[in-house]
Amino acid sequence: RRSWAEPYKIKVVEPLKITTRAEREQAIAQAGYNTFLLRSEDVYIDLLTDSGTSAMSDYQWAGMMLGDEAYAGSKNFYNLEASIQKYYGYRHIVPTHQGRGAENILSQILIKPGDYIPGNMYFTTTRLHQELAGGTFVDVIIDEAHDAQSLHPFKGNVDLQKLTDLIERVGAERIPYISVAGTVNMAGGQPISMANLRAVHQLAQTYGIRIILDATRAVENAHFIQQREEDYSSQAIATILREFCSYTDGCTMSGKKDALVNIGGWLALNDYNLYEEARNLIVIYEGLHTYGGMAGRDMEAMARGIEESVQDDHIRARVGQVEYLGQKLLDWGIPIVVPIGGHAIYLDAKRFLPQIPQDQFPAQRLAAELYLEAGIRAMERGIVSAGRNKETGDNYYPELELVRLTIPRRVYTQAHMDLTAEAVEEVYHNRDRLRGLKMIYEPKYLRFFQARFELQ
Ligand SMILES: CC1=C(O)/C(=C\N=C(/Cc2ccc(O)c(F)c2)C(=O)O)C(COP(=O)(O)O)=CN1
Repeated sequence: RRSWAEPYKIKVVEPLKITTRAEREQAIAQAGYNTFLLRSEDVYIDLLTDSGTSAMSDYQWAGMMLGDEAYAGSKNFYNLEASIQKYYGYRHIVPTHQGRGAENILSQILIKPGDYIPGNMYFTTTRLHQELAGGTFVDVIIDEAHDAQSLHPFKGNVDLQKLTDLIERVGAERIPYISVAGTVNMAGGQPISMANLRAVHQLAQTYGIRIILDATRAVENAHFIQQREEDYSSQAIATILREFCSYTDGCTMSGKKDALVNIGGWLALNDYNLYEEARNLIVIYEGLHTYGGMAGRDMEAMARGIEESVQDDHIRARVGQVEYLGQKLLDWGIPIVVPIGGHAIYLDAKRFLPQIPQDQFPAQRLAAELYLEAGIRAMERGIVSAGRNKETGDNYYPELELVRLTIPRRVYTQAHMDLTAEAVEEVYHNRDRLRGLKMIYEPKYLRFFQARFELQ
């Protein structure tokens, strides 16, 4: 059996600095044990996020030189609009600077105070924009998604009974849309199956309720449908993506992930009247409706990034690299979320550090330790990220207490993955001596971005 290698070669590199343990101890202390507050120059392998950190191709960089920086009617906008219509299938496109721009506009035009928004597990910024518009997010994901060790192949699936119960309880008129993510970030980059999304679509149609997709990693989701749903094993990724989106009425999109750009996003809507409302809010929050907070060059890079993202060999290499790292850790008995997700490996901090109670932030501590060990930056995805109940002010205590090792697209080599696995194994070998943290500064919103901690 012949080995398999990346479908690209490297033309430009950015030299990395190797730090000493002493330098890292000072850096993490100054960062309040929060990896978001580290300086990039003090990080060796940056696995904080795949958002905006992927490498662009020569085709995309060439597109940067074709930026039409006209204030209105930029040529690049029409190229971007055509690319989204072709590959995602939606009719009307509103450009935004990134995903949160789309979430802000969507929430304002669709949500009224007292509404309920059912979704397959929360996402931090998505839920906050729903709450700021007066809505309440209700988790309707299948139970298996909250179990790090469940091998369910589509943990992103919606539990149709939970969804029906909510609709019957509050009434369809209090549900402005069903918020479906594919893949599900907080569950471990887990996909929703085509069969389940089709069933959600049928259920929603009987009640006349819209579905809005979070399409941020929908190409990765299409890869899992191709690999795990037998009806799709011989279909191209681009074909699967089009069908997937066809079951929804619109989408929010962070182009900083699948679409291979450093900045960019959009809100897509099939309903013209909703599009008109969204287009009117863009001129308040994002700029004009033909640039949405992006330069012309950014829109061109994203139009070309979309085209590249749906190529079968690209997405197979991308997810293949994540699987390579995850399988190494599984072989060494390191507790991670299974099945291995599309964009990251999620360390199970509950099983990794059982001696640290959840309210002493085990995942936060583990992310800091991995940085101390090898200059590798990961992200806390546990109780700190879960935040507080907006009614009671109490902390949420999520089942999943995770550290996310997020793999940027086309950036790191297999050697970086090998070194990362060895560093995780070293931390695991010495895990018993680790103790908890206490939070000494807590921001009001999305606290995990800027909170500060110190050792217990
Ligand atoms: C599925 C989804 C996302 O993954 C997402 C962003 N993701 C980030 C950045 C980030 C966001 C929120 C955090 O709690 C976080 F710690 C990191 C990430 O690393 O995963 C957005 C929002 O898109 P924007 O980032 O373009 O505005 C919408 N939907």
